[in-house]
Amino acid sequence: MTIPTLKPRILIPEKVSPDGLALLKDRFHVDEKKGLSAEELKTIIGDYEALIVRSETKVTADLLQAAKKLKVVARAGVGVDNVDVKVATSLGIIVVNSPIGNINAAAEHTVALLMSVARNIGEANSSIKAGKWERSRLVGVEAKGKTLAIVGLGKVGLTVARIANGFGMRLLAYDPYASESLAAAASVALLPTLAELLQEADFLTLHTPLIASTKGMIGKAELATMKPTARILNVARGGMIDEDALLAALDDGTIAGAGIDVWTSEPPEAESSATRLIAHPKVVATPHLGASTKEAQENVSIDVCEQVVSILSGELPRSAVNAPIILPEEYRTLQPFVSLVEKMGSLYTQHYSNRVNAQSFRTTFDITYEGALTNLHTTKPLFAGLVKGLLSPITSSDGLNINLVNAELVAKHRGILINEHRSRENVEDKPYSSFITLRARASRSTSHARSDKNISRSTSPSAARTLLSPTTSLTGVDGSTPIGKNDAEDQVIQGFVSGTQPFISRLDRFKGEFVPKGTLLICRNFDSCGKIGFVGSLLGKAGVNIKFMNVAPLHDDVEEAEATNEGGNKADAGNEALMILGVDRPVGDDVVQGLIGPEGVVEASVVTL
Ligand SMILES: NC(=O)C1=CN([C@@H]2O[C@H](COP(=O)(O)OP(=O)(O)OC[C@H]3O[C@@H](n4cnc5c(N)ncnc54)[C@H](O)[C@@H]3O)[C@@H](O)[C@H]2O)C=CC1
Ligand SMILES: O=C(O)C(=O)COP(=O)(O)O
Repeated sequence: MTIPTLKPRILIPEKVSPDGLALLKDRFHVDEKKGLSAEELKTIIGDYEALIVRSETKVTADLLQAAKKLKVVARAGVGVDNVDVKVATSLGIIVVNSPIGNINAAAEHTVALLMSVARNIGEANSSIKAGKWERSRLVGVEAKGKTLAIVGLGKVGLTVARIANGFGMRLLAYDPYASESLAAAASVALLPTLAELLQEADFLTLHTPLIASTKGMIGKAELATMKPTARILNVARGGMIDEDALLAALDDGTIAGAGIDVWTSEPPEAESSATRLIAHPKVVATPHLGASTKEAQENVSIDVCEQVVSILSGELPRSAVNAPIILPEEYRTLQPFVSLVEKMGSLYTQHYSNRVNAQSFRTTFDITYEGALTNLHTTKPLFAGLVKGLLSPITSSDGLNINLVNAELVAKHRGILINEHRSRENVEDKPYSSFITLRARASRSTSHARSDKNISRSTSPSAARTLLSPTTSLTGVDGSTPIGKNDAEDQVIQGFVSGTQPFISRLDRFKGEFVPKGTLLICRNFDSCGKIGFVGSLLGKAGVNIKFMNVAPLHDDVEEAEATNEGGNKADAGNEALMILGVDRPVGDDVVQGLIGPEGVVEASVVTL
């Protein structure tokens, strides 16, 4: 009997170089299973945390939805057109690739095809092997002095350009997003339109990804504008050239030749235009070999396996296709704050919805980072932590995996609006370097225009993640929207980190200082004798032990605001306090209900953080 492994499992359904796999085998259970059908793959994918593929495996929405534990799809290569990145993103699955490892291989293969097509190497090879000696039929052309027209001047395109420059070719390119200076440094002239490029080409080479704008970009109409002596190369993706149209152009003699590595369907379907192209005497064909060198395969394998190790160890990968780029040092600094905002979000949802007479879950939040946090390059991990915290108490445990990859999308789908603010007000008068304030707005205008003293304008560089997208916002000196008559309705949670320990420093209108951990009973009560004893004895009767207790009086800002409010009833408000009790087990609804009453507390909630 085999003993089941508890190590995370990695599935590799294609040939991936062993150099990278060696990095995985000690820590993970690695299954190399080649030749699986789509159905077989779908049946087993639920067991795996990571999937490593090349271009053959179709990572479809259907497969991803069946992959209950999958954290990462690693593409050992560049093109991710075989991966449904959109669905992976919505499921919180990170997609990584190896953007550099096989560039040189692809470029050299392009040049190999260029020379083969120029000198009829394919035909000559078949001819001589067939015992023929056909020198005059197989006269070629030289690359030197010819125009190489490059569509897509990215990594492969530029590498091809640099090699072709050594051949003495004239270099032109069409790429609306290319860098002028990089092009100039590689002696490439950028043309404004594809049409102009096509007319100039002696050799046309494609190096774009397969996306909507490049699918079928070279069809009958485009081929008709090219020189009849032109030759076409495709080491990018099948589907960018219309195979029927190319076949017809070669047959009609309106195009002189082609070197093709990639096909609309791989392997090409029998009796298709692709198979006719492969058999065509003017075509040099290869079976998607652009990246197939020993060196490239080592590179991409090590690159993606290292990233799989990072992701399965809870760290960020270096080349995520669908995750924001965050510097590792920054991520380490942010980690305790991510934990803090996650706790704040979870506390928010549980506290405000668990209370008797709870108001409905509010969906417009202001989160303000201040002090040292204002210097961050990104607040995306904090945003993701907040969304996760807000939703995890109301999402089933096997439900949505909310992380950096999908937090914005999830928030959008749930209709949650989060305005992020950075308050430049310094916190020197406070004992901690960075506060975070979460404020759920009572329904009122989103404009905070007012003329209170102590108001400063905060920078809101990441406000784009809100659907309201304010460019600036007004904040109080503590980084929160200032408290006033209408704001008494806002629900506020504030916290800070000391060392690596998150603390909550304000909840509702009360200032306290407690560690957001374990099960907490939160009671609002009139600050009079006997309340603590009453709560303690009721909990004791229910067999609940109190591990710690914190009494939180009214927050200074609230006292001040309520004192200055016309008609504010300071006597009532000032008389209230919050009691936070750390307890050793969940407290039942009946016990909570029993706490509420004239002898007991005004309001109570139980949260587990
Ligand atoms: N045959 C093989 O084995 C290999 C194929 N490839 C393929 O080569 C292609 C290029 O790879 P890289 O150079 O690494 O990508 P890249 O992302 O560095 O470059 C792509 C370039 O295409 C440009 N582009 C995008 N849309 C365009 C449009 N509509 N018109 C003109 N230019 C457009 C972009 O601005 C970019 O400069 C990819 O499709 C990749 O999958 C890459 C490696 C091996
Ligand atoms: O990296 C790419 O985009 C490639 O096309 C290479 O594909 P492969 O890994 O050889 O199946």
